Amino acid sequence: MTADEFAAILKTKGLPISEKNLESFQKYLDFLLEYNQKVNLTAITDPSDVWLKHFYDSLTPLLYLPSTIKKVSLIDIGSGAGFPGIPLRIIDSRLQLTLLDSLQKRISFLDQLIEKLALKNVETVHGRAEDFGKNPNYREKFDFAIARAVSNTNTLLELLLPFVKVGGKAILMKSTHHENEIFDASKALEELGGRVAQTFSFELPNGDPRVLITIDKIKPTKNRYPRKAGTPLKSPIGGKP
Ligand SMILES: C[S@@+](CC[C@H](N)C(=O)[O-])C[C@H]1O[C@@H](n2cnc3c(N)ncnc32)[C@H](O)[C@@H]1O
Repeated sequence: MTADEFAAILKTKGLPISEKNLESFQKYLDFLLEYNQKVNLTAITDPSDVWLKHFYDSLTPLLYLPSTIKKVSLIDIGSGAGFPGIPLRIIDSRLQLTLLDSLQKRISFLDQLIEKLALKNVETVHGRAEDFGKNPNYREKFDFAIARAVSNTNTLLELLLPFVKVGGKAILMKSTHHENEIFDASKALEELGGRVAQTFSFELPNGDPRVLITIDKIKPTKNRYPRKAGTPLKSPIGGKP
C-alpha cells in the first residue's frame, strides 16, 4: 500500500485524512525505519507493509467501530513502536492517549516520536501492565484500554480490564481468533468485571484476516487482579487457549 492508496482507501471508508496528518504518517514511517536500523522495533520494514500492516491496521477500530472512540481517554497496552495508539491519535486529536510498554527502548523511541510529531495529550509509561493496573493513578481511570498483538484473550483481559472505568470498554485487536475463544473467556470476564459487547471479523485490503473484540466493563475488577507480573501469561484465568 502506498501513501496515496492509504489516503484513498480511508476516504472511501468515510475517514478522509488531511494533508497535515498524512505528512505526520510519512514522518512516522521515516523515523520508525531509521530508528529500527539501530534498535529492533518491528520486523515489518518494507514501507508498503508499514502503511498497510501498521498504519491502516491500527486505524481499523475507527473504521469498524466508528462511534466508539471519540473524545476519550485511551491506554494502549504493550504499544511497542506505537501501534495502534499513535495512528489513532494522529487521526483524532481529541484523544487523550497513554502508551504503556515494559521495554524502555520502545518508550525512548515513542518519546522522541511524540516530540517529532508535536503530539499533545500523549503520555508514555514504562512498566508492566500488571503493576500499573494496581496503581491508583491508572486503575479504572480510562474510558478505553486497547491492545494489538500482545497476548492471548484470557491474559489480555487481565492486563486491560483493570485500567477501564466501569462503563468503558476494552478493545482487543487480533489476527487470529478461534470460535471458542469468547466462551473460554467467560471465567476471566466474570472475575474482571467484563461482558463481551461485539466481535467483528474482517479482512485487510490484502486479504489478511482480523478480529476486533470489544468488552464492556460492567462492574469493578476484583482487587486481586491483575496478579503479579508474569502470572496472567503463565496461568491465565480460565486456562490457556
Ligand atoms: C508483539 S509487540 C506488539 C506491539 C504493538 N502493540 C504492535 O501491535 O505492533 C508486544 C509488546 O507488548 C509489550 N508487552 C508484553 N507484555 C507486556 C506487559 N505485561 N506489560 C507491558 N508491556 C508488555 C512488549 O514489550 C512489546 O513491545
